[in-house]
Amino acid sequence: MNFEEIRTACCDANRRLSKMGLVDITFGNVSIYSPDVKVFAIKPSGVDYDQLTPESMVVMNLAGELVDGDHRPSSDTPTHCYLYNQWGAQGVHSVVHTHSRKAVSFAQAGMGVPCLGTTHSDYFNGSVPVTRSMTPEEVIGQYEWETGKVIAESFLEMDPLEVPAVLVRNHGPFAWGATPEKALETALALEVVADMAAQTLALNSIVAPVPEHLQHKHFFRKHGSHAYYGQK
Ligand SMILES: O=C(CO)[C@@H](O)[C@H](O)COP(=O)(O)O
Repeated sequence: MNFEEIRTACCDANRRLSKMGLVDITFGNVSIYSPDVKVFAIKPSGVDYDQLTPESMVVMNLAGELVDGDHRPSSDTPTHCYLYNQWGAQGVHSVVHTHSRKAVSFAQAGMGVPCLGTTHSDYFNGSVPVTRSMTPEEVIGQYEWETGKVIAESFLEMDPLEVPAVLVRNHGPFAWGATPEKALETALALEVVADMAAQTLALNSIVAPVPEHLQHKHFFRKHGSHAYYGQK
């Protein structure tokens, strides 16, 4: 994608994010990475969704430097940048960050979202993890860059293509995918299954997670082994 195409797609995705009911005020941002030119476009910081235009999107490189744009990039830009450096070559070409309320509630409670049913395993091959707490040095330092680091740490033993989302403790969810459409759908699915999990646990606080074999079978029946990122 050239700059105009990636800006237009990024503007459309951020507008869709708002229409999906996943954001309040400007608490959310979508970015799109173009591996052929190794840049990503991201929402400008603090700009209302209905004010967004393709020209207002900000284009950055993988070093986190401004390539093109007149606005200040989202404050979460270093986190998106870190994830593209880590997983861009694996097919993660769009990242969505929100403060969607049920997912944030789990992040604030220091809990991952457990897999309690097949709606969850349709999107996530296992529970959605919550990151560790960040140290004072990490928070005071390059907080958003360090946020990317703690996210990546949560996936050292787990395939980010099979669980395409995370809860940053005390902050909120990040979701990702091969396309902005997939990343947006996953961000919505996370909020839905977080809501279901919260209500399930309120009904039965000792409910057991879905048996591993059923969970994996259900995920791969729907997605196959990483076909997920190639499918429309
Ligand atoms: O959590 C935060 C700020 O604490 C961010 O996620 C904001 O909610 C979105 O910031 P911008 O994208 O408007 O810079």
